[in-house]
Amino acid sequence: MNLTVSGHTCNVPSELLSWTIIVAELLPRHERRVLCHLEPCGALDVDQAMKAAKSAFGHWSKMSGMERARIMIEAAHIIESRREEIAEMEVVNNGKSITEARLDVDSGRLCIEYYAGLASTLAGQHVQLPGGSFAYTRREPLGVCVGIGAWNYPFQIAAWKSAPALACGNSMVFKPSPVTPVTAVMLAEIYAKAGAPEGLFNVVQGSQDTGSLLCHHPDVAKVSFTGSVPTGKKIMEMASRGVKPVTLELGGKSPLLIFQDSDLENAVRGALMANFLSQGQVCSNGTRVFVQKDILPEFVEEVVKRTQAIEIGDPLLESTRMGALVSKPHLEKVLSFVDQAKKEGATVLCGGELFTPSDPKLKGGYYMTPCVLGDCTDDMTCVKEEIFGPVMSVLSFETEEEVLYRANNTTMGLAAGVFTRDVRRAHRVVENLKAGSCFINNYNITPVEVPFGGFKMSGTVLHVDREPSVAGRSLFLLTSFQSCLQHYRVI
Ligand SMILES: NC(=O)c1ccc[n+]([C@@H]2O[C@H](COP(=O)([O-])OP(=O)(O)OC[C@H]3O[C@@H](n4cnc5c(N)ncnc54)[C@H](O)[C@@H]3O)[C@@H](O)[C@H]2O)c1
Repeated sequence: MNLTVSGHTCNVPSELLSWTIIVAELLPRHERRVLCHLEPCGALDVDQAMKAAKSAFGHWSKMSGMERARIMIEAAHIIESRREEIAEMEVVNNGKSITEARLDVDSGRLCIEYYAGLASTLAGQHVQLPGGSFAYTRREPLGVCVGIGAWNYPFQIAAWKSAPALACGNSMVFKPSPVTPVTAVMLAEIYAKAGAPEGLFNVVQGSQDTGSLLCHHPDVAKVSFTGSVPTGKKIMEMASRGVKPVTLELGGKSPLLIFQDSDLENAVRGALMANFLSQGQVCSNGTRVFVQKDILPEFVEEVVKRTQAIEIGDPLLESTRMGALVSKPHLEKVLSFVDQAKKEGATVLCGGELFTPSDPKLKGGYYMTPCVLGDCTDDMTCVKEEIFGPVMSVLSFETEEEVLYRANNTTMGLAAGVFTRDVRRAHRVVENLKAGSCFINNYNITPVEVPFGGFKMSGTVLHVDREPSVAGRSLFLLTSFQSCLQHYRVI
C-alpha cells in the first residue's frame, strides 16, 4: 500500500485532542491543538501514487468479480470490527457527534458490501448478427480513477467513491479535504489489511494544488469529485483538457415543502433533520423551508422550541446532538450569513450565535447555536446561497403551483422534500420537483442501494451513469428516486 502521507500520527489518544479542529501544517492559520502533521503532496508524490495505482490496476483488473468481492467483503468486516475506533477518529477529524459518526462508518461499510455484491454481476452482451455472425460487448474498467473529497463526510465519501471504482476493477488515488485528512488513511489501511494489492487505494494529502496535479495527470482515467459548485466547475475544466470523464457531486440549496395537511409533529422533526444534521454541514439539507400559510405560526413555534432544545457540546458524548463546526473560518462564514440575513430583513427566531460549552476543554471550540430565520423572502442571500451551517430559512406559501415554481427557481437541484398526508399530492409534487433525491414525509435518508446525485448545478452523476466505472455510488443510475421510508434518526 502506498500511503503518500508524511509522518501522520493517527494513533494519538482521542482524549488529548481538541474536538473542534484538526490542525495540519496545511492550515497554519489555526492555533488549536495539533492532531497530526501532514505534508501536502507535490508532483513527485502524486506521480508515485499514480504509478503504484497503475501497477495495482494491472493485477486487480484481471481478477474476477468474485475475487475482488472477497477482498471488499473482508474490508467491510474490518470496518465493522473497528467501527468505534473509526467513528471516534471521525469525531475528532470533523467535529460531528459520535452518534452520527457511527452511522457514517456504517454507511461506508454498507456501500463497500453493496458494490462487492455487484462486482460479480457485471457482464457484457451477446449481439446476434446476420448470417450466423455475432458480436459481443465487454465491460471494461477505466483504469486509475481519482477521487477528491469534501470535509463533511470524510470516511463515508472515501468509501462511497472507492467502492464502485474498485468493484469494477479500477484502482484509485484519493485526496481527502485538507481540513479532515485522517480517516481516509484508515480506509487505505483497511483495504491493505483485507488483501488489496499494493497501491490499489492510495491517499495523497493536500489542498487545491495537489488536487490540480491529480486532475492534470496524464495517467488518470476518470475524476470523481465531491465538493462545492465553484471547485466542481474547475475540476470539470481541468479534466476536459485531457478529455477525462468526471462525476461531480456538488452543493445544494434544497427546498422542503410543508403542506397544511401534514402531520405537524413529523414535519417539524423532518425540518430539524433537514437542517441540523452534522451541524447543518450536509449537501442535501433542505434549508429553504416553505410552510403553508395557515400552519406557519404553529410550525414556527414548535420548530423553534425543538431547535432550542438541541444539546450542543462534546461530540464524543452520547447525549450530544450537535458538535462543533469544522473550522474557525467556516464558523465565521456561517455567522456572517446570519448577519447578512438580519440586514436584509429576516428575523432571527432563535440561535445564530457563538456558543461556549461549559466543559473547559471545549472552550475556544467552533460551536454555534442552531438558527431559525423567519420572515424570509426568495431574494434574500440566506435563501439563495448555500450556507452549509445550522441555519434554517422559513418561508410561507399559499398554493401548490406557487410553491413548486419557487422551489424550482434555483440553479441547484440536489434534493427536495414534501410533507403532506395527501398521497396523490405527494407524488405529483415530487414528480415536478427538479431535484435528484426527493423525500416524502422524511428527509436525509440515504440508503446505499438507492442513487444519490444532483440535477442542474448540483452535479453530473445522474446523467452519466451505466458504465462500469467510478461514479459516486450510483453505478447503474438513470433516474431520481422517491423515498417513502418513515423512520429517521431523531435529533
Ligand atoms: N453532492 C454531494 O454528494 C456532496 C457531498 C458532500 C459535500 N458536498 C458539497 O461540498 C461542499 C463543501 O465541501 P468543501 O468545502 O470541502 O468543498 P471544496 O470545493 O472547497 O473542496 C472539495 C475538495 O476539492 C479540493 N479542491 C479545492 N480546490 C481545488 C482545485 N482547484 N483543484 C482540485 N481540487 C480542489 C479540496 O482540497 C477538497 O478536497 C459543499 O458545497 C457541499 O454541498 C456535496
